[in-house]
Amino acid sequence: MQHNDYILTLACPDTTGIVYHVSGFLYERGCNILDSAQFGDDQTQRFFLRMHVDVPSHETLDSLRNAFAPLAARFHMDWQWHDCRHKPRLLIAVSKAGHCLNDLLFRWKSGQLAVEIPAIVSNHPDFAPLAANYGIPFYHLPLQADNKAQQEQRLLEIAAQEKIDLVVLARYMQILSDELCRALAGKAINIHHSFLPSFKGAKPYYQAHDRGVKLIGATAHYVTAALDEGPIIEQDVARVDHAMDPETLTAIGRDVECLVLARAVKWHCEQRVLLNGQRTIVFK
Ligand SMILES: Nc1nc2c(c(=O)[nH]1)N[C@@H](CN(C=O)c1ccc(C(=O)N[C@@H](CCC(=O)O)C(=O)O)cc1)CN2
Repeated sequence: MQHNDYILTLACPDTTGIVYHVSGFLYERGCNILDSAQFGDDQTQRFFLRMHVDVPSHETLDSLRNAFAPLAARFHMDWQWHDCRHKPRLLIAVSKAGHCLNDLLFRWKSGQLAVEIPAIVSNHPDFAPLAANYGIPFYHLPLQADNKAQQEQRLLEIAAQEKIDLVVLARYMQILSDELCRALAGKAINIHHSFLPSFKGAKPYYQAHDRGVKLIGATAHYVTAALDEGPIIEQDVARVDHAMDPETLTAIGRDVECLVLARAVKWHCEQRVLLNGQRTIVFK
């Protein structure tokens, strides 16, 4: 019998029998659990589960959802079934620093990132040639003093027309409005070029240099209206020293930013990241 891969993710008040009943549901439908990870949060008394499941090919996303809904309601679950044949569709936004964009495009083109990238947007024209090299439509959406709402509306129109699943702010140096953040809630990841919560804002490497830190880093987080405050998905660091000027810190930081953003985007697209209030659970 033919099978297809799906990912089930869920969160619910913690109690006994959740895994027993979910596994029973899968067994009754001829499904096989390929991988499973779970976490119970003592503080919030919430339970989190991710299952990679082999499902008979006569099942569809709708049939699984319709069948699972009664069990989910019984346990008050927030839940999602994801068809692994669907490649998440990314819109990448960039400003003047292109290292994270370039890194994601190479990982996509070389098959390391199982996604589609139907659009790149920027408030500057700089990376139109790079987008053209990869055959990806590039949208130059310049920002003036009085057009932020229209510019953001155009970004949302592109996201809707391209059926975007995830917006990646790959060093996009404009603060998104509350409205745009609400429209993209849980569907926008930003790479911040510091080890948050240190050095929020636009120039963290200069802040780090002034402070004389010995470690710098990068943080990938979901975008919220509160600048650089969103739930953190991934972080990493690099050692620096007294002899390094801000430009050297910036250069060392670029590599850390690329790695941290690529990991966060990959884990999000593999349904490995679950929100737990202002924090995340990452089933690696
Ligand atoms: N609502 C949010 N928007 C954005 C976030 C976020 O967390 N919430 N992250 C930023 C990225 N970022 C740091 O990672 C950042 C970007 C821009 C600025 C900033 O002060 N920008 C100035 C303009 C700077 C310029 O034009 O170069 C501004 O917008 O007035 C700080 C931090 C992406 N957006």
